[in-house]
Amino acid sequence: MVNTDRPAGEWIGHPLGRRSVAWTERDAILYALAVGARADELDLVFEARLRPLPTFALTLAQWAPDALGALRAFEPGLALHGAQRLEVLEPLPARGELTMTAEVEAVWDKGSAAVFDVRVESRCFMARWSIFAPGRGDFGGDRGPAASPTAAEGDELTVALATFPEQAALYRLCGDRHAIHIDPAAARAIGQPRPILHGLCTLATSALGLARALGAHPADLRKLKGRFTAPVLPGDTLELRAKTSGTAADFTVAKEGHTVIAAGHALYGD
Ligand SMILES: C/C=C/C(=O)SCCNC(=O)CCNC(=O)[C@H](O)C(C)(C)COP(=O)(O)OP(=O)(O)OC[C@H]1O[C@@H](n2cnc3c(N)ncnc32)[C@H](O)[C@@H]1OP(=O)(O)O
Repeated sequence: MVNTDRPAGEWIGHPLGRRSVAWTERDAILYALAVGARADELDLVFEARLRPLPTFALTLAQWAPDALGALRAFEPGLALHGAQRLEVLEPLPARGELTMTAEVEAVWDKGSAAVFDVRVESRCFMARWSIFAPGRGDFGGDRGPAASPTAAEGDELTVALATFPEQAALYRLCGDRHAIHIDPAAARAIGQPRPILHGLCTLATSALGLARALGAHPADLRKLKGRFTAPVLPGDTLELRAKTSGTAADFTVAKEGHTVIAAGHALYGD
C-alpha cells in the first residue's frame, strides 16, 4: 500500500541514504551482453581489455529509486520509469566499489500521476531517475518543466536497433528485478501483453548502437538522457534517428513508427 499519509510533494528533499556497491569484471561483461554488446567487441566483453560501459553505473545505483519505492512513496507495481539522465565524471574501473548518495530531488504534480526525480551522486557519475507514479498526483504541486523538444528536423543518421526475446530476462540479472520485466501477470497488471524491457536497457542499447554509428568508443560516453514514452517488448526492432554534431547527438527511438524514447541526447568524448 502507498504511504497515503504523506502526500507526494512531501518527499521533496527526502534523503535516500548512502550506499557502497561493489562489482567485478563478470558483472560489467554480463551487463554489456545484456545491452547488446557483440562477442568481437573485446573492450566490452573480455576481462583482459575491459572498459565497462558507463551506463553500467545505472545498475549500481538502482538501489536508490528502489529505496523510494520500498518506502511506499508510490506503488512500485504500478510505477513506470519515465526518464533518465546520466553524467559521467570518471570512468568506472573494471572492478571496484563505489559509494553513492541519493535523495529525492523533485516531485512534479502531473494531475493523474506524480513524477519523482531521484538523484544519485558518486565520484564517477551523477544520475537522475524520473519515476512516473500513477495515482500520486493532484497534491497541489508544481507541474514541472514542459517536455523538451524531440530531435530537430533534418535527420542525419538512422540506426536499426535489434532487441532480443531473452533481453529483459538477462538484463534483470544486472540488478533490476521488478516483476513487470519477467512475470506475465505483473505485466498484464500494468496493461501490457507480456513482460516489457527495462527502460534503461533500451536506453543503453540505443547508446551502444549510436556509438557504433558515430565511430565513437561506447565506453567514452560522457552524457546521456532520454524520456521513455511507450513500452518496448523484448524482441522489438527499433529505429534510432539522430541529428549529430561531432560526437554529440540528439535522438529519438521509434518502434513501428511510434516513439519509445523522446528527447534523447548523447555525448561521447575521449
Ligand atoms: C520500475 C519500472 C522500470 C521500467 O523500466 S518501466 C519500462 C520503461 N518505461 C516505460 O515503458 C514507460 C513508457 N511511457 C509511457 O508508457 C507513458 O509515457 C507514461 C505512462 C509514462 C505517461 O503517459 P500518459 O499517462 O499518457 O501521460 P501523458 O498524458 O503523456 O502526460 C501526462 C503528464 O506527464 C508527463 N509525462 C509523460 N510521460 C512522462 C515521462 N516519460 N517522464 C516524465 N514525465 C512524463 C507529461 O509531460 C504530462 O505533463 P505536462 O502536462 O506537464 O506536460
